[in-house]
Amino acid sequence: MSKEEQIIRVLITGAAGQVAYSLAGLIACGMAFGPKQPLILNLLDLPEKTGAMEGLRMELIDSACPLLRDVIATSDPVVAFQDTRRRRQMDMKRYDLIASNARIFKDQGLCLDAFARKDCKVVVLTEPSNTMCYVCRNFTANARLDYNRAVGQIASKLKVSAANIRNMIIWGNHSDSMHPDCSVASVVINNKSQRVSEILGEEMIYFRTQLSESIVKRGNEIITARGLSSGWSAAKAVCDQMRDWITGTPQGIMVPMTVVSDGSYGTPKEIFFTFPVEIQRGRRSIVRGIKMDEVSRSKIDFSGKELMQEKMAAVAEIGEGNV
Ligand SMILES: NC(=O)c1ccc[n+]([C@@H]2O[C@H](COP(=O)([O-])OP(=O)(O)OC[C@H]3O[C@@H](n4cnc5c(N)ncnc54)[C@H](O)[C@@H]3O)[C@@H](O)[C@H]2O)c1
Repeated sequence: MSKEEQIIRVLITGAAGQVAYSLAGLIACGMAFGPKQPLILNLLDLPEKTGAMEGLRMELIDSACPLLRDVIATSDPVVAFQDTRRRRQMDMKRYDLIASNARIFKDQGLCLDAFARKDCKVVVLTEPSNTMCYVCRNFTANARLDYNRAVGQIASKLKVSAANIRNMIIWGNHSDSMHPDCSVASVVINNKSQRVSEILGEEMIYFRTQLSESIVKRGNEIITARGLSSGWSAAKAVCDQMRDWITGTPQGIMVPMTVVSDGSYGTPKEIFFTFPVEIQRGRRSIVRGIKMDEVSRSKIDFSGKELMQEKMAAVAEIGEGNV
């Protein structure tokens, strides 16, 4: 029998919410940290949500997931963040949210600083996710859901498996200014990689625009259809993102990640911006040299400006020294 991996602790905040309801089960089944990684789940939500959290805790235990060694449900951040030393955590209108959420994220950042390992990895789903990352630094926002949505739509258009789609790019802020771009995307058919643009020919210009607009609107469309936000696909995206962050990306494969801008592609420095990255041993490197046309250029510039404004709003709320 092979030696068992050391047990890790995974903290989910907003644990009584609908994203957490899907996310907890996916993580317990090994979708984020792999099929051999045993774990303890720490669940955190507000005191008035203790009942709903307890229900989730019971369901998780009733699922008899072999990897799941314990579930702790609490409304006390000190208990929840305590001993997350072995790794990770997840978690209205935009500018209204910045003020209230910046304070919550500052407090949670302080807990992570006090209790978590320095290489603790955090995926933020709560909007405005890029700017909340800025408040806490060692975080990433969720760009993977938009990438997954685009990959799903390209695969559906070309009638291939989503696993065969490569190099879909998401640029910018997680807001209406986001720029999903399939102009360099490719598809592997019979072991041969081909640009989506080659397959679609003249239709590509229309498809690129329509896909981009559709991804930006998709979240609201799902809310209108379900009366709830996209809980399951958001939870799956958090798992995909965390798995790639930990295990790395295969040679030549890029995925979207929200990282601190170093000024690449003419973006403002020191904001959390979504770029195409490659990941090796937990280190995310922005992929260089992607050619962009005027459409991409102006959308990336616009998104960068918006993120600078959000950053200023967050800093005004909690003060530069607290970021
Ligand atoms: N980035 C994306 O693409 C994307 C997609 C779906 C959802 N979201 C966002 O993810 C978040 C979760 O979505 P949901 O549908 O599960 O929402 P939800 O309203 O069902 O759940 C949110 C939970 O967070 C809890 N909460 C609030 N303040 C808290 C605090 N200070 N500490 C701990 N818990 C707290 C609430 O009590 C609630 O149980 C929302 O902000 C939503 O907008 C983002």
